[in-house]
Amino acid sequence: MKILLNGSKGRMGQAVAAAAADMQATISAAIDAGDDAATHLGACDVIIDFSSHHATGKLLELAVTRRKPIVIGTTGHAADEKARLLALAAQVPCVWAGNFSVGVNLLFALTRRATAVLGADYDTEVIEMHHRFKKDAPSGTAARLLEIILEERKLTANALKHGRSGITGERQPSEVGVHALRGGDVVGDHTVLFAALGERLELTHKASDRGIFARGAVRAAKWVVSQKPGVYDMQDVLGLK
Ligand SMILES: NC(=O)C1=CN([C@@H]2O[C@H](COP(=O)(O)OP(=O)(O)OC[C@H]3O[C@@H](n4cnc5c(N)ncnc54)[C@H](OP(=O)(O)O)[C@@H]3O)[C@@H](O)[C@H]2O)C=CC1
Ligand SMILES: O=C(O)C1=N[C@H](C(=O)O)C[C@H](O)C1
Repeated sequence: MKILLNGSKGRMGQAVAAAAADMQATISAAIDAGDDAATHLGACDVIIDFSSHHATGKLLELAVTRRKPIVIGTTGHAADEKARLLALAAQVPCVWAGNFSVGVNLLFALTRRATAVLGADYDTEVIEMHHRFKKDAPSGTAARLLEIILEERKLTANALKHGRSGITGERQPSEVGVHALRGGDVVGDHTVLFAALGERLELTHKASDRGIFARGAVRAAKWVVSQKPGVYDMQDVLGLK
């Protein structure tokens, strides 16, 4: 399998190149900002993107025009931007995932179950921590965890409380707190906290090596090349649905 890798010089780009070498896949083109993806598309079977949210639209337009499957790991898209991009992505086989690790995809399922069982009696907060170089907040993984919690609780994005400051008043049961910590070289920690009077449940995932995301992305690329057009996530790839 031949991969066009966008964002190749970045932390994830380098991890994907290493994973591909271990997984019998070839990087046919390694590109970054300023390179023209169009000139390299003919030689690839699939595109993998870990770059910047600015890059996703152009890359997806090329994928659709040239009918190339694509794996998108880039995060940080605004909600309206993502809605527009998803319509484009649906025209080709596309795996779009804010996190490619097996453990986090299990965390998604556990969060759905815990939210359904515990409900509004348990104050729910999402806490994430990443390295000092990360450009977007909250993380794509936290955004997906929040989507799951809002879906299960039948709440809208108005329920989200990003950090707290000042005289906030007592916490309301409908609030879902979001806290993004940044520092050092933390690869990616996510906790979903459910707190009631008398007990507290915390679901935590800690990534310590970007290889888990990179191997997941290459696995997704191998899977997506034989799929029909449509937007899939890592749960589809892992057969968790
Ligand atoms: N889904 C998942 O499992 C994971 C997702 N991510 C996400 O992947 C993305 C990249 O993360 P990371 O590798 O740490 O970031 P880096 O900043 O280390 O790397 C990003 C790379 O993309 C390049 N780039 C920037 N803009 C463009 C553009 N317009 N076109 C092509 N290339 C561009 C950068 O080049 P330059 O430095 O010259 O700007 C750099 O080489 C982030 O959105 C992050 O959240 C990260 C880990 C796991
Ligand atoms: O930027 C990162 O590093 C990471 N980004 C992804 C995210 O935003 O959720 C996944 C992982 O946590 C690492």
